[in-house]
Amino acid sequence: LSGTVVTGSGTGVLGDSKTFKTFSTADGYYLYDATRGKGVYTYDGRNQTRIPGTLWLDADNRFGASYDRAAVDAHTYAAWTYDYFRNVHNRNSYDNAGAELVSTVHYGRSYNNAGWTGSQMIYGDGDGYNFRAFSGSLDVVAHELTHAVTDFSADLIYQNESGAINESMSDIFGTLTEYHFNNNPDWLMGEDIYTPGTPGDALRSMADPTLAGDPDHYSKRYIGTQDNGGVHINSGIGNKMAYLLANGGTHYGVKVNGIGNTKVGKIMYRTLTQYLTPTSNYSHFRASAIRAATDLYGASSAEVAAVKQAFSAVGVY
Ligand SMILES: CCC(=O)Oc1c(C)cccc1C(=O)O
Ligand SMILES: [Ca+2]
Ligand SMILES: [Zn+2]
Repeated sequence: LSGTVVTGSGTGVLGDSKTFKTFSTADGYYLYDATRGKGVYTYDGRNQTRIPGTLWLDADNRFGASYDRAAVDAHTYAAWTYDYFRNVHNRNSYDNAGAELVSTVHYGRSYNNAGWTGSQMIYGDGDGYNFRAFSGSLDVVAHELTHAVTDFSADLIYQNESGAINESMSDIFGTLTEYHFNNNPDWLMGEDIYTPGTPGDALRSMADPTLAGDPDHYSKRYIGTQDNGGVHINSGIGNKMAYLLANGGTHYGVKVNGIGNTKVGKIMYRTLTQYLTPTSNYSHFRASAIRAATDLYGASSAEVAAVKQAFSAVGVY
């Protein structure tokens, strides 16, 4: 593509205005951000399931149509998530070598899912009742991109306990990214796109996983074959741990002294990229997080003590 970097503007899924980098060419304006790594590219799936689809092209660099909204948010939030990993963790895209960030929106027909395919992000439009367009939630976009970071680091196998940790890491960095940009932050996942008609609910709660029927203690873990061995269920154990580690609290009689989001981010990033392996289970997650916190803050630090407390509070030793 030959052209120049310009700034486009448009409306997101929630009706909010935002600006983002686009590429001005003789054909018009592409949703291609040439300022981040090897580029952020947003495609139109045209409600088919062929990916990536068509690189998004707009005539006047104003993305105000309702059909544009999912693309505006996928493009903007992928850029924000790139910035979070770059500026906070010094990681240049998911491969730490500036890999292209590719998203396809309008994937499928009323598709109630989002995902990382192994090489790109895909976002359904939702059916309008259970879900709105999935890219409309920053925590969802950052969740999907964190799957890519995980695949290029610990590469946690996506089943059973390693899969639950994989899922929890995506929820953790989805939430930390939402707080980093102060984007109506909370410890809920997908609240912005879940059941548009019901305010206040979410896909999952990290503060209280039991609200979605997920375990908040290792003794209550799901042992079965559904959901790849409960990867979106047993993620509640790691999510509750992270919530307590950041905010503090007493859980099943165990007191945790909170250390704040920034330190949780540093410990979890080092745990994910230096110590976890494809077959790590929750016990190894505990040992890895203690090692990461020890590297960062010292063996006798309050941070290391808090990590031990947080894992003990969810019954992981
Ligand atoms: C919070 C984002 C999320 O959970 O996305 C998924 C959905 C909505 C369905 C199936 C899988 C995923 C995933 O990315 O794990
Ligand atoms: Ca959230
Ligand atoms: Zn996931």
